[in-house]
Amino acid sequence: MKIAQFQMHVYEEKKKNLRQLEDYMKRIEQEQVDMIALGEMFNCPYVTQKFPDYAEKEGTESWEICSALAKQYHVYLSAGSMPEKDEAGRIYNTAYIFDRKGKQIAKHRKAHLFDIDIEGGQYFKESDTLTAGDSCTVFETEFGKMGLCICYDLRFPELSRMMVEQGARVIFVPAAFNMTTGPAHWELLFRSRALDNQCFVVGTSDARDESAEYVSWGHSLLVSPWGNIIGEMDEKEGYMIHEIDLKYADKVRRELPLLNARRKDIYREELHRR
Ligand SMILES: NC(=O)CC(=O)C(=O)O
Repeated sequence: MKIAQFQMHVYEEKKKNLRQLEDYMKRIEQEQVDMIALGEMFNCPYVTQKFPDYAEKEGTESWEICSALAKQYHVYLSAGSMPEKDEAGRIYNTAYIFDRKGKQIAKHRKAHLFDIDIEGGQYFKESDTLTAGDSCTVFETEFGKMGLCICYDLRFPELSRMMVEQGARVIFVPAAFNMTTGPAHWELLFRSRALDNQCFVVGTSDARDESAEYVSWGHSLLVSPWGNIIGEMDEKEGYMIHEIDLKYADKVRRELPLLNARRKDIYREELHRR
Protein backbone atom coordinates (compact mmCIF):
# COMPACT_ATOMS: atom_id res chain seq x y z
CA MET A 1 0.00 0.00 0.00
CA LYS A 2 1.49 3.28 -1.14
CA ILE A 3 0.74 6.30 1.05
CA ALA A 4 1.31 9.97 0.27
CA GLN A 5 1.26 12.53 3.06
CA PHE A 6 0.63 16.15 2.04
CA GLN A 7 2.10 18.67 4.47
CA MET A 8 0.41 21.74 3.02
CA HIS A 9 0.47 25.42 3.83
CA VAL A 10 -2.81 26.63 5.32
CA TYR A 11 -4.07 29.82 3.67
CA GLU A 12 -6.70 32.19 5.06
CA GLU A 13 -8.79 31.61 1.96
CA LYS A 14 -10.59 28.29 2.10
CA LYS A 15 -10.86 27.92 -1.66
CA LYS A 16 -7.11 28.41 -1.99
CA ASN A 17 -6.55 25.47 0.37
CA LEU A 18 -8.86 23.32 -1.72
CA ARG A 19 -7.18 24.37 -4.97
CA GLN A 20 -3.83 23.57 -3.39
CA LEU A 21 -5.05 20.05 -2.58
CA GLU A 22 -6.01 19.55 -6.22
CA ASP A 23 -2.55 20.80 -7.34
CA TYR A 24 -0.79 18.38 -5.01
CA MET A 25 -2.92 15.50 -6.28
CA LYS A 26 -2.07 16.41 -9.86
CA ARG A 27 1.64 16.61 -8.98
CA ILE A 28 1.79 13.03 -7.70
CA GLU A 29 -0.59 11.44 -10.19
CA GLN A 30 2.17 9.38 -11.83
CA GLU A 31 3.15 7.84 -8.48
CA GLN A 32 -0.06 5.80 -8.37
CA VAL A 33 -0.48 6.01 -4.61
CA ASP A 34 -3.28 4.14 -2.87
CA MET A 35 -3.99 6.57 -0.06
CA ILE A 36 -3.43 10.27 0.54
CA ALA A 37 -3.38 11.84 4.01
CA LEU A 38 -3.83 15.51 4.94
CA GLY A 39 -3.21 17.55 8.10
CA GLU A 40 -5.55 18.80 10.82
CA MET A 41 -7.87 21.66 9.74
CA PHE A 42 -6.21 21.73 6.32
CA ASN A 43 -8.83 24.09 4.85
CA CYS A 44 -8.99 26.54 7.77
CA PRO A 45 -6.45 28.41 9.95
CA TYR A 46 -6.05 26.57 13.26
CA VAL A 47 -7.64 29.33 15.32
CA THR A 48 -10.52 28.55 17.65
CA GLN A 49 -12.49 31.70 16.88
CA LYS A 50 -12.32 31.03 13.13
CA PHE A 51 -13.80 27.51 13.22
CA PRO A 52 -17.46 28.65 13.20
CA ASP A 53 -16.93 30.86 10.12
CA TYR A 54 -15.23 28.09 8.15
CA ALA A 55 -17.50 25.26 9.33
CA GLU A 56 -19.56 23.44 6.72
CA LYS A 57 -22.25 20.79 6.85
CA GLU A 58 -21.27 17.30 5.77
CA GLY A 59 -21.80 16.92 2.02
CA THR A 60 -21.13 20.56 1.14
CA GLU A 61 -18.23 22.40 -0.52
CA SER A 62 -15.02 21.03 1.06
CA TRP A 63 -16.55 17.59 1.51
CA GLU A 64 -17.73 17.54 -2.12
CA ILE A 65 -14.35 18.58 -3.48
CA CYS A 66 -12.54 15.93 -1.42
CA SER A 67 -14.99 13.25 -2.52
CA ALA A 68 -14.68 14.31 -6.18
CA LEU A 69 -10.87 14.34 -6.03
CA ALA A 70 -10.75 10.88 -4.44
CA LYS A 71 -12.93 9.61 -7.29
CA GLN A 72 -11.05 11.47 -10.03
CA TYR A 73 -7.64 10.19 -8.88
CA HIS A 74 -9.01 6.79 -7.82
CA VAL A 75 -7.40 6.94 -4.35
CA TYR A 76 -8.45 6.66 -0.74
CA LEU A 77 -8.35 10.11 0.81
CA SER A 78 -7.93 10.78 4.52
CA ALA A 79 -9.28 14.29 4.16
CA GLY A 80 -7.39 15.68 7.12
CA SER A 81 -9.79 17.38 9.35
CA MET A 82 -12.02 20.37 8.77
CA PRO A 83 -14.55 22.29 10.85
CA GLU A 84 -17.97 20.67 10.52
CA LYS A 85 -21.34 22.13 11.46
CA ASP A 86 -24.27 19.89 12.40
CA GLU A 87 -28.00 20.56 12.06
CA ALA A 88 -28.13 22.11 15.54
CA GLY A 89 -25.28 24.51 14.75
CA ARG A 90 -22.68 22.68 16.86
CA ILE A 91 -19.15 22.74 15.45
CA TYR A 92 -16.75 19.77 15.39
CA ASN A 93 -13.19 19.09 14.32
CA THR A 94 -14.01 16.34 11.83
CA ALA A 95 -11.97 13.92 9.73
CA TYR A 96 -13.47 12.08 6.75
CA ILE A 97 -12.20 9.11 4.76
CA PHE A 98 -13.26 8.68 1.13
CA ASP A 99 -12.72 5.53 -0.91
CA ARG A 100 -11.54 5.31 -4.52
CA LYS A 101 -15.08 5.96 -5.75
CA GLY A 102 -15.39 9.10 -3.64
CA LYS A 103 -17.73 7.44 -1.15
CA GLN A 104 -17.38 8.49 2.49
CA ILE A 105 -16.42 5.34 4.40
CA ALA A 106 -15.51 6.89 7.77
CA LYS A 107 -16.01 10.00 9.81
CA HIS A 108 -14.37 10.89 13.10
CA ARG A 109 -15.15 13.89 15.25
CA LYS A 110 -12.23 14.79 17.52
CA ALA A 111 -13.14 13.24 20.84
CA HIS A 112 -10.60 14.93 23.10
CA LEU A 113 -10.70 18.68 22.71
CA PHE A 114 -7.34 20.41 22.83
CA ASP A 115 -7.57 22.68 25.87
CA ILE A 116 -4.12 23.48 27.20
CA ASP A 117 -2.39 26.35 28.95
CA ILE A 118 1.35 25.84 29.30
CA GLU A 119 3.21 28.48 31.26
CA GLY A 120 5.54 30.33 28.90
CA GLY A 121 4.29 28.18 26.03
CA GLN A 122 1.19 27.28 24.07
CA TYR A 123 -2.36 28.23 25.09
CA PHE A 124 -5.28 26.78 23.13
CA LYS A 125 -8.91 26.16 23.96
CA GLU A 126 -10.85 24.23 21.34
CA SER A 127 -13.81 23.92 23.68
CA ASP A 128 -14.47 27.68 23.25
CA THR A 129 -16.10 26.89 19.92
CA LEU A 130 -16.02 23.12 19.37
CA THR A 131 -18.08 20.19 20.62
CA ALA A 132 -16.37 16.85 21.22
CA GLY A 133 -17.22 13.72 19.24
CA ASP A 134 -17.80 10.46 21.03
CA SER A 135 -16.75 7.64 18.77
CA CYS A 136 -13.87 5.26 18.23
CA THR A 137 -13.46 5.10 14.45
CA VAL A 138 -12.29 2.18 12.34
CA PHE A 139 -12.92 1.51 8.68
CA GLU A 140 -12.48 -1.30 6.17
CA THR A 141 -10.34 -0.96 3.03
CA GLU A 142 -9.08 -3.38 0.37
CA PHE A 143 -5.86 -3.54 2.45
CA GLY A 144 -7.53 -4.33 5.77
CA LYS A 145 -8.91 -2.41 8.73
CA MET A 146 -7.60 0.99 9.71
CA GLY A 147 -8.28 3.47 12.48
CA LEU A 148 -8.71 7.24 12.50
CA CYS A 149 -8.32 9.88 15.19
CA ILE A 150 -7.30 13.54 15.33
CA CYS A 151 -4.15 14.96 16.93
CA TYR A 152 -4.82 15.33 20.68
CA ASP A 153 -6.85 12.08 20.54
CA LEU A 154 -3.58 10.20 20.09
CA ARG A 155 -2.42 11.26 23.56
CA PHE A 156 -5.11 9.03 25.06
CA PRO A 157 -3.84 5.46 24.65
CA GLU A 158 -7.23 3.89 25.34
CA LEU A 159 -8.63 5.15 22.02
CA SER A 160 -5.85 3.72 19.82
CA ARG A 161 -5.99 0.48 21.77
CA MET A 162 -9.71 0.20 21.04
CA MET A 163 -9.08 0.70 17.31
CA VAL A 164 -6.49 -2.04 17.39
CA GLU A 165 -8.82 -4.33 19.36
CA GLN A 166 -11.27 -3.79 16.51
CA GLY A 167 -8.69 -4.91 13.95
CA ALA A 168 -6.81 -1.77 12.89
CA ARG A 169 -3.24 -2.28 11.67
CA VAL A 170 -2.78 1.34 10.58
CA ILE A 171 -3.94 4.48 12.37
CA PHE A 172 -4.33 7.75 10.45
CA VAL A 173 -3.83 10.91 12.48
CA PRO A 174 -4.33 14.35 10.94
CA ALA A 175 -2.48 16.59 13.37
CA ALA A 176 -0.99 19.99 14.13
CA PHE A 177 1.34 20.04 17.11
CA ASN A 178 2.91 23.39 17.95
CA MET A 179 6.26 24.92 18.86
CA THR A 180 5.87 23.95 22.55
CA THR A 181 4.56 20.39 22.34
CA GLY A 182 6.08 19.49 18.95
CA PRO A 183 9.74 19.33 19.97
CA ALA A 184 8.83 17.76 23.31
CA HIS A 185 6.32 15.07 22.38
CA TRP A 186 5.62 14.64 18.65
CA GLU A 187 8.02 11.82 17.78
CA LEU A 188 7.84 10.23 21.21
CA LEU A 189 4.05 10.05 21.12
CA PHE A 190 3.73 8.65 17.60
CA ARG A 191 6.43 6.07 18.24
CA SER A 192 4.85 5.08 21.56
CA ARG A 193 1.41 4.50 20.04
CA ALA A 194 2.93 2.50 17.18
CA LEU A 195 5.02 0.46 19.59
CA ASP A 196 2.38 -0.33 22.18
CA ASN A 197 -0.20 -1.23 19.54
CA GLN A 198 2.23 -2.79 17.06
CA CYS A 199 0.66 -0.93 14.17
CA PHE A 200 1.62 1.68 11.58
CA VAL A 201 0.83 5.25 12.60
CA VAL A 202 0.52 7.92 9.92
CA GLY A 203 0.79 11.42 11.38
CA THR A 204 0.19 14.22 8.89
CA SER A 205 0.67 17.84 9.89
CA ASP A 206 0.11 21.18 8.24
CA ALA A 207 3.29 23.01 7.22
CA ARG A 208 4.83 25.52 9.61
CA ASP A 209 3.94 29.17 9.07
CA GLU A 210 5.83 31.44 11.44
CA SER A 211 3.41 34.28 10.75
CA ALA A 212 0.31 32.28 11.71
CA GLU A 213 -1.49 32.75 15.02
CA TYR A 214 -0.91 29.04 15.77
CA VAL A 215 2.46 27.86 14.54
CA SER A 216 2.39 24.19 13.52
CA TRP A 217 5.37 21.99 14.23
CA GLY A 218 5.17 20.18 10.87
CA HIS A 219 7.30 17.02 10.81
CA SER A 220 4.68 14.70 9.29
CA LEU A 221 5.83 11.19 9.95
CA LEU A 222 5.15 7.54 9.35
CA VAL A 223 6.02 5.02 12.06
CA SER A 224 6.24 1.23 11.74
CA PRO A 225 4.76 -1.40 14.10
CA TRP A 226 8.31 -1.90 15.42
CA GLY A 227 8.42 1.76 16.45
CA ASN A 228 10.84 2.85 13.73
CA ILE A 229 10.34 6.09 11.89
CA ILE A 230 9.95 5.09 8.24
CA GLY A 231 9.87 8.70 7.08
CA GLU A 232 9.67 12.15 8.58
CA MET A 233 9.46 15.58 6.93
CA ASP A 234 10.90 18.83 8.20
CA GLU A 235 8.67 21.86 8.83
CA LYS A 236 8.30 23.01 5.23
CA GLU A 237 5.44 22.35 2.88
CA GLY A 238 5.71 19.37 0.54
CA TYR A 239 4.86 15.72 0.47
CA MET A 240 6.37 12.31 1.10
CA ILE A 241 5.44 8.90 -0.26
CA HIS A 242 6.13 5.50 1.28
CA GLU A 243 5.08 1.96 0.68
CA ILE A 244 3.97 -0.19 3.61
CA ASP A 245 2.92 -3.79 3.92
CA LEU A 246 0.26 -4.38 6.54
CA LYS A 247 1.43 -7.97 6.90
CA TYR A 248 4.49 -6.56 8.65
CA ALA A 249 2.21 -5.68 11.59
CA ASP A 250 1.17 -9.35 11.77
CA LYS A 251 4.83 -10.43 11.74
CA VAL A 252 5.75 -8.08 14.59
CA ARG A 253 2.70 -9.21 16.58
CA ARG A 254 3.62 -12.87 16.01
CA GLU A 255 7.27 -12.48 16.96
CA LEU A 256 6.73 -10.20 19.95
CA PRO A 257 3.20 -11.17 21.00
CA LEU A 258 2.40 -8.23 23.25
CA LEU A 259 -1.25 -7.98 22.32
CA ASN A 260 -1.85 -11.66 23.13
CA ALA A 261 0.19 -11.56 26.33
CA ARG A 262 -1.94 -8.91 27.98
CA ARG A 263 -3.29 -9.74 31.45
CA LYS A 264 -6.77 -8.28 31.17
CA ASP A 265 -7.68 -10.33 34.25
CA ILE A 266 -5.49 -8.07 36.43
CA TYR A 267 -6.12 -4.74 34.69
CA ARG A 268 -9.28 -4.22 36.69
CA GLU A 269 -9.36 -1.34 39.08
CA GLU A 270 -11.78 -2.98 41.50
CA LEU A 271 -9.29 -5.81 42.15
CA HIS A 272 -6.66 -3.42 43.46
CA ARG A 273 -8.68 -0.94 45.50
CA ARG A 274 -7.60 -0.78 49.15
N1 LIG B 1 -3.50 20.16 18.09
C1 LIG B 1 -3.81 19.20 18.94
O1 LIG B 1 -4.91 18.74 19.00
C2 LIG B 1 -2.83 18.59 19.88
C3 LIG B 1 -1.50 19.12 20.11
O2 LIG B 1 -1.03 20.07 19.48
C4 LIG B 1 -0.76 18.46 21.19
O3 LIG B 1 -1.25 17.47 21.74
O4 LIG B 1 0.34 18.89 21.50
